[in-house]
Amino acid sequence: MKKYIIVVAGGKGLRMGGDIPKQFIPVKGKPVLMRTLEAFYAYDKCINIILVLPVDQQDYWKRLCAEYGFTLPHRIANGGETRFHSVKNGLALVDDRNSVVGVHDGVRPFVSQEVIAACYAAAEEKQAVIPVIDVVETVRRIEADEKSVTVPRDCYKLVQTPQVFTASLLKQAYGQTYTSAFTDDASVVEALGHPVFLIPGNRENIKLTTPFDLKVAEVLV
Ligand SMILES: Nc1ccn([C@@H]2O[C@H](COP(=O)(O)OP(=O)(O)OP(=O)(O)O)[C@@H](O)[C@H]2O)c(=O)n1
Ligand SMILES: C[C@](O)(CO)[C@H](O)COP(=O)(O)O
Repeated sequence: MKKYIIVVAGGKGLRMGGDIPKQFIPVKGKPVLMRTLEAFYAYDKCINIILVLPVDQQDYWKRLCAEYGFTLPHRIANGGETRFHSVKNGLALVDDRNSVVGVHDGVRPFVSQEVIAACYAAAEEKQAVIPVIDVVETVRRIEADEKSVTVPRDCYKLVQTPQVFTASLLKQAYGQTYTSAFTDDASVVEALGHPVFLIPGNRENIKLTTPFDLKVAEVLV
């Protein structure tokens, strides 16, 4: 089976703020996005890497690659209005015949080799696979009138990427009309009525979302 990974880095990074888009920020001297692409290349040197970037950041990325001597093969697609639209643009470069395709946040550089391998292996049988981790704190639901209530944490999981699917299924799912409930790829596939299979993720696989996460990143490298 042919393997693809769509690495989405088409967002605005509003919660991170700062002058440099978060995917280009160096962590221990190397831009986040290069670390992320390297993780997938280390898993499989034949994987087809599709990087989704805003149009106005693509020249900057190419200059950065030259500066760092970064030569991992990849194709570039244009970022979209939302993550959904960015993934859809990346999917346009995927040949869905006998293929599996993963979607991974460009700002999750610490995904483990074991998790990548497990997601791709399971996708061939299950068709739709996502990594999740346990909730390690008590969870409360906010209710009306300033009330709140503890809920059973075992009923919840935190969702990571890569989310891996047979390419034909993911393309069919992304043919649907966008709704704001589509916060990840699993939610898009489930809207077709297709079940999603959960496997254990790795706790280091954080999404670099706020400046605090960058501090954590520096110790995770
Ligand atoms: N239009 C968008 C929005 C998000 N993403 C990507 O989806 C991933 C997860 O999104 P998030 O961390 O929420 O990134 P942003 O949307 O950029 O962050 P924010 O909501 O703080 O602006 C990121 O790698 C981001 O670049 C994307 O490719 N295209
Ligand atoms: C796809 C995702 O990483 C799963 O946890 C996450 O939903 C993306 O972040 P956002 O804040 O929903 O854009």
